[in-house]
Amino acid sequence: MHLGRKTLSKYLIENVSGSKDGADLAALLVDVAAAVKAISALSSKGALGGATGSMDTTNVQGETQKKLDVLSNTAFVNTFELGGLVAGVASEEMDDPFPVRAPHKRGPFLAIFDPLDGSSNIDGNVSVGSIFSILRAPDGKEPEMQDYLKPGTEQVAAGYALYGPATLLVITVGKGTHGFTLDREVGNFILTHPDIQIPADTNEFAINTSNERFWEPPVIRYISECKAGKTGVRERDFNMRWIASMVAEVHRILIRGGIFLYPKDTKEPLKPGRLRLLYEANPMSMIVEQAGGLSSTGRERIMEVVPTQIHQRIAVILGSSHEVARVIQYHQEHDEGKGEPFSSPLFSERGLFRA
Ligand SMILES: O=P(O)(O)OC[C@H]1O[C@](O)(COP(=O)(O)O)[C@@H](O)[C@@H]1O
Ligand SMILES: [Mg+2]
Ligand SMILES: [Mg+2]
Repeated sequence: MHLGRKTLSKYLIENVSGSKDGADLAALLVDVAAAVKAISALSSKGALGGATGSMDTTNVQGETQKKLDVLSNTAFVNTFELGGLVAGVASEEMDDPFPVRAPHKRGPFLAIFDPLDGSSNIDGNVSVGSIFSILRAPDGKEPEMQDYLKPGTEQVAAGYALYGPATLLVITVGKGTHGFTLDREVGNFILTHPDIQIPADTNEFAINTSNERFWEPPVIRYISECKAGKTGVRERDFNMRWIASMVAEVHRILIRGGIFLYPKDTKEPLKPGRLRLLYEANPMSMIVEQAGGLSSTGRERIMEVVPTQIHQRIAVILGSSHEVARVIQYHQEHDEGKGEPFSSPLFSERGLFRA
């Protein structure tokens, strides 16, 4: 063990515990870390832990639940119930929020979380994560639905855990974004990535291009320009990544820059995007903005969107500020009828269907 390393607890004592409800918030983040350690231990055992594979159940969004989705959800709920620091919880894996009645008092916060993100990757032994958002609970009464439906600007803390080759916990309490690595033998989270800054420029984009035919013109324009590389208006080559675990995607962007897009599409017209506002988009937006990046739907800042439903979906474009700003500009130009007209290769001069 290296003495002098800054643990999560020390960081929280120095940076959180002095503010309003700060000691409670610090204790709650220690509870989050405890749940993360439990999920990390479980997921790292793989098939030996009996936690791989699917359940017979679906969640409220119609997705088949993985065993680890359910076990991770239980780890968070049990930890929050025992800790007594939250008055209620909401999760991707639970139809509705429910109040937490601690034995002695009602906690001052609400916790909203995606217990296991990227769970389609578990059986392939690819990185997965957990995402959490902390709001203030209403004073002196049991929380109601409207207490959870707050814009991201009201989050008092947010973060994610990444279960990769190493387990990391990345948090923000509104004072920058900081990353802690789990020292497995000792059981402590150690500050290894203080004050993360996302580079403003990048040559790397992340998007699921199998959805290309469902995208809006501004996104088609942006991605086609990236793909054109040196031969197009960008005059430089881009690289692409897609892990299908938002946590792993965002973490890579925090470390070396990049832009992540899960934009609005017409694949399922009733769903304005794939990702969920309250427990994926909002906490990741706070993390990214606190690290100097931008996070937008393309038309508005995600953290200013007022939620109407607990499992609401939203378009997400986040990461390196210059690239996100460019995509926002393309949306503006398109909406004002000024965008570059997109021409499909199928209909171009030498295309298959030339008029
Ligand atoms: O298969 P797709 O559409 O590329 O989906 C990938 C996206 O879905 C998600 O896995 C959704 O998360 P869950 O596993 O929590 O449902 C994101 O992490 C990721 O960005
Ligand atoms: Mg998710
Ligand atoms: Mg999930």
